[in-house]
Amino acid sequence: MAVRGWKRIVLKVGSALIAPTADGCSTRYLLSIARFIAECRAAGTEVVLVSSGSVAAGRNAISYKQLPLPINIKQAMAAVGQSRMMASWAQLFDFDCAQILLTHDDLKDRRRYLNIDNTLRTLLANQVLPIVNENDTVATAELKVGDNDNLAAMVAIVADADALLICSDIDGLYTANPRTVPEAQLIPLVAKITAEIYAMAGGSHHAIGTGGMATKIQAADKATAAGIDTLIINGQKAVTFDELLANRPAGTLFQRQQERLSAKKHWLRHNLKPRGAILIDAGAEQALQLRGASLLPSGITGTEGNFEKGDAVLLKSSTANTLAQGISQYSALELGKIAGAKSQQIASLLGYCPSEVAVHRDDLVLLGD
Ligand SMILES: Nc1ncnc2c1ncn2[C@@H]1O[C@H](COP(=O)(O)OP(=O)(O)O)[C@@H](O)[C@H]1O
Ligand SMILES: N[C@@H](CCC(=O)OP(=O)(O)O)C(=O)O
Repeated sequence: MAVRGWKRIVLKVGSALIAPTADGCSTRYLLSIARFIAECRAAGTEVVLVSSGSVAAGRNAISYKQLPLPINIKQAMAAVGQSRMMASWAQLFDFDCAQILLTHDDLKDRRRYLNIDNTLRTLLANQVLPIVNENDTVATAELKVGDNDNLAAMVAIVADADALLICSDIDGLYTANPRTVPEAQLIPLVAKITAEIYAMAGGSHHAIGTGGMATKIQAADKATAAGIDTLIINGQKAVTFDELLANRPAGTLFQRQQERLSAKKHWLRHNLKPRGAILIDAGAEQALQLRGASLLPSGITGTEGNFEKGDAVLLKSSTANTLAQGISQYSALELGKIAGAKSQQIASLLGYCPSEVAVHRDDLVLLGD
């Protein structure tokens, strides 16, 4: 049985856990996190790991001691530390890990967004653990998401996760920063993120960490609005993971604001402007409506408009009824070449095959829904 009924989670691990002394990696806190990841996977819960720590892990290789670190120094440290951080994780698992480095632009650009989505799906289907970080060595300030809390929330939305777990070095959200306000109280449940909640957040006390509580609340805000429960938990304590596995409360839970599926359907239906249409035959119409299937090239009879890969399109029946709206894996030009063909023929017809389906069922909403 999946852990807490979660089919897929995104687990974010902060620098303080990877490199507690901000001076190279340590597995001190990673062991219990790795065990939790392995137990989730064994129980049927897919995991995407968002791991910070490249700057802190590579810090001792670059001789620069002043703080704050300038961006070029951080980039050099990250270049050293990223592979150290990956190696730290990989040694703890007996399954494969995959490195995914993203910038803000990758998540904004519709084609790259689709590629990230497809790659995650393929890795998870092959039991590989995706380990995501910001591509610090190439991202300038303007290109950055800036912190891995917000990055993890965006990844949770792309990956269609049921929950976002943010592991830090503190038990959860307190009424104020407990390092400066000793009487601050832990808040176990946040039903709605208000200005009052934001006002509780203070900064980080680490030399290398980014954002403190403020970015974690922003991340929870993004994820819960998309229907994803968000937890801030203490990744330094093994007991946190025992509680999670035993279905007991841990840390601070930020409750999702709506059902995740309806959030995605709402986004597909209302936030995307269709740039064209794909015309489908009666067999494909049935497969979509009765089996919730993806649209294959074999069911396509034609296209309307000049859309690109990653654009929103309408799916129309042979009688010109609009049945659905979704995101196309191919441009109108490409679909013209593979319409009516079997998925196995895509590579020979186009010379490449980024996807066996034209519109994936996860990226599709029936207009009758
Ligand atoms: N209201 C608050 N509740 C809990 N922690 C807070 C709060 N305000 C500020 N903090 C600080 O945020 C820190 C966690 O953020 P950060 O150092 O960025 O960690 P990470 O590397 O895990 O992202 C805590 O250790 C604490 O010092
Ligand atoms: N991408 C950076 C981490 C940025 C970040 O948000 O750090 P943290 O606040 O420790 O999660 C790195 O790998 O060093």
